[in-house]
Amino acid sequence: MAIALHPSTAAGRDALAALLADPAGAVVALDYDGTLAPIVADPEQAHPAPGALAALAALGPRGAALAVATGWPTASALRLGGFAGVAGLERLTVLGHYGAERWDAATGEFTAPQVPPGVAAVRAELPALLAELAAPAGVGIEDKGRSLAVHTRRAADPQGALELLRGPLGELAARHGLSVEPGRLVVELRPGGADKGVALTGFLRESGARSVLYAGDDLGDLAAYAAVEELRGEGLPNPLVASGPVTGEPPVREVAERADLVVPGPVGVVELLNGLYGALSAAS
Ligand SMILES: O=P(O)(O)OC[C@H]1O[C@H](O[C@H]2O[C@H](CO)[C@@H](O)[C@H](O)[C@H]2O)[C@H](O)[C@@H](O)[C@@H]1O
Repeated sequence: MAIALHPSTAAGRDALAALLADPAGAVVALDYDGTLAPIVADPEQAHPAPGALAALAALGPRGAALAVATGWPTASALRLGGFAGVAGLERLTVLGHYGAERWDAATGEFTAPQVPPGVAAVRAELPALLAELAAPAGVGIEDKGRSLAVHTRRAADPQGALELLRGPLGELAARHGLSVEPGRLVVELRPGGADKGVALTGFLRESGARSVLYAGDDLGDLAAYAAVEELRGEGLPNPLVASGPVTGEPPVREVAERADLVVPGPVGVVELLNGLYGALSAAS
């Protein structure tokens, strides 16, 4: 068994063994940025790590249903990830916009709720607010359609810029009935109500999952962690994987501490997926 397949917790080891013993009932669910795709300065260049798509596609025919749970709009995740039409990904579901949106490869069906008016109001006010705050050069707005994200990764002092903007962005979101989604050098103002945990739980129940492996790297993944931890209490085995940062940033402590297995970034995730494939192939 590959090194990547050794959870550090007893619960994680048991859960992984249960998953490998029953691949037809397994779900492999992954975050996108920082997990399937390396963190890069330009979000538009966030493509899957080398081998990631092939590793995921190899698991499909082994029985596992697959899900990508991401903060990206579903259309962006499909474009950047290249998931559509890939052999082996016929049972992939993308839970986009933190689960507010959904796309199923099996049917091509896409669902998304209406965008609340607060998003347009934030879109209109955000540039003036950043100007008023003298947001440093490099701070950028990502318009995600049903949310607005403010990125600081390309500022000279990314963390300092984040601290400067966090409070006022929170106030702007609150004024227009939106929630704040913190992330890796990003603050996102988005409609509340959806999170990766709610979306994943619905997907798991509906697909009759008997185990789930979830891998994530950021605060937005904690809802998914919490959801699968709760399902663990109901008897659904689920090894939790943290994709540790390889960009020099500190790890997101809550994610790393709650994981059964920490792997070194997307490259480690690819190794993990290949390890799963190897173990499932050996067992069949
Ligand atoms: O839920 P995820 O799949 O992890 O997506 C969350 C957000 O990720 C993106 O931002 C992050 O990745 C960028 C590209 O590597 C990076 O430049 C940025 O600093 C990170 O915060 C994305 O831009 C957001 O829309 C996603 O919601």
